[in-house]
Amino acid sequence: MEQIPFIKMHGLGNDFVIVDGRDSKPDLSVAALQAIADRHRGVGYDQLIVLEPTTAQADVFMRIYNADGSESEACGNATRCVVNMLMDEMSKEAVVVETLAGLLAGTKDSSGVIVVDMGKPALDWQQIPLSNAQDTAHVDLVAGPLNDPVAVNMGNPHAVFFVDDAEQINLEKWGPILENDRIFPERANISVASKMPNGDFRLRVWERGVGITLACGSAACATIVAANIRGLSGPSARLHLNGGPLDMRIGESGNVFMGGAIATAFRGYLDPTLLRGPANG
Ligand SMILES: N[C@@H](CCC[C@H](N)C(=O)O)C(=O)O
Repeated sequence: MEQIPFIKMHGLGNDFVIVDGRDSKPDLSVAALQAIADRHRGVGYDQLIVLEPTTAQADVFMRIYNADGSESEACGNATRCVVNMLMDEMSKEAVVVETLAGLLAGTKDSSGVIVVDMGKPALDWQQIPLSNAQDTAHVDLVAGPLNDPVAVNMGNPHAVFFVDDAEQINLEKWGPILENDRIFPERANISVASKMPNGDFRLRVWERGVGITLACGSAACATIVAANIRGLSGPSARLHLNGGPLDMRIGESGNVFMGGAIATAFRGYLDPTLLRGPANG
């Protein structure tokens, strides 16, 4: 059976199994994706990334799968990991990654931090998408202590709830309910954010197709956009996720830039038995 090499990377603990499919695309069923995602019987990941050839003005196409086997259009932290990987591999100072959400450019700033341009947010209700016409700056949605979110599409759908204290929200309970609310026909990533006394934000995220993660880059992008819309922040802020800080900036063009730590954890081969799907017992 085929041996598929992978590299395990993470951005602030938001972790990725990255498979290089540029020469030969691996055939990964939903069952295989779920088996590899299993943190006890598989490798464990928030997203599995397949690098594929690109036909656009880019260096690579990045396909993104969530731990439940669903496909996503965008992943900010994985983009930073892939940018770093390809900058080393191609000896380039900047890399363009094509995703279902479009072309994303990344580079290293003067202090060595990988920064990616995550593009412009989409804010029309059809673009989120929502199931009916709504003001996306104040979505008519309530679940327990959470209400009145801002909906933002950063290539993928997000709802950001501003609360007094994000630590106090039972995200394990409300995250899956909101992710699957009928107002989100494609489900949504759910964030709770609170402004800190120094102007930074605390951000906790329930990721669509995954659950609570240590960090979510596109949610951080959605949050700076949402905070700016609500007048809670200027165009820049530091967001503190479970796994650490992300520095966010909305540029003059309206594009959202994100910088923060990434790391390579280990390399290995996918056990061929995982490719058959979840084991019994
Ligand atoms: N971890 C990611 C987001 C991954 C995709 C998300 N779960 C979705 O389904 O849209 C990030 O860093 O942006």
